[in-house]
Amino acid sequence: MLPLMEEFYTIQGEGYNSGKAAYFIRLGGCDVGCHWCDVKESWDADMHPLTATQTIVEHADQFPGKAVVVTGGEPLLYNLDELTKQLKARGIATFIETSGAYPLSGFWDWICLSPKKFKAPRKDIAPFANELKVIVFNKSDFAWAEEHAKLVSSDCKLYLQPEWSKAAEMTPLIIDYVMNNPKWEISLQTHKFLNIP
Ligand SMILES: C[S@@+](CC[C@H](N)C(=O)[O-])C[C@H]1O[C@@H](n2cnc3c(N)ncnc32)[C@H](O)[C@@H]1O
Ligand SMILES: Nc1nc2[nH]cc(C(=O)O)c2c(=O)[nH]1
Ligand code: SF4
Ligand SMILES: [Mg+2]
Repeated sequence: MLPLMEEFYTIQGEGYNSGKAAYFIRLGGCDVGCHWCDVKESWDADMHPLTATQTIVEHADQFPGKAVVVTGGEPLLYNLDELTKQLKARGIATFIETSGAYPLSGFWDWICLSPKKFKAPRKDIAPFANELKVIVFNKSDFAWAEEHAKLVSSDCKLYLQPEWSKAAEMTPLIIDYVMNNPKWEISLQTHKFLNIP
């Protein structure tokens, strides 16, 4: 059983898999406390109904895009071995969005690690990240991004994503940073421009 806040079929808006159809599974519960978090309604796990893993998997399997993004909240608050085992048994690719603040569980085709200053990631998760996506809220986040880039594998994709409310101010700095440090790429929350979930 997992606390399920919402599930929806949409287009992955962020990072490497941006543009791909995917079924989103948003689990409730997070204590990382990002003051700019765009889903604060997810934080209290008790607000979200415990839902059987098999039910979630059956819902995901109704859609033609055979990829699932498990997000939250912080999905790694929960052991995700059973959920991902069942998804993979049905031929569904498994992607996760995580802050890395809790132990890694589950079987993943793509791990997006988005480290937060408010509760730093566990050091043991970085080598498994396929994508490092750092949210840029202010100038100090570039140094935070470089610190984490040292911890990930050499083939990990590196993204800088403007914090939504500060995008007008930070995007020009990100553009400049990427042009000068081309190992980084820009990730935008494209779903917010497309007006989709
Ligand atoms: C809501 S979080 C849930 C997953 C996990 N707790 C995490 O933070 O990675 C999903 C993604 O949205 C990003 N995000 C959250 N609020 C944002 C905002 N205001 N602007 C830009 N990205 C944001 C997070 O960094 C994360 O990559
Ligand atoms: N379309 C879409 N793409 C996303 N990528 C990461 C999201 C998230 O909230 O984890 C998200 C989301 O909420 N919607
Ligand atoms: S870790 Fe993720 S869900 Fe938790 S507060 Fe930060 S952005 Fe929101
Ligand atoms: Mg989102």
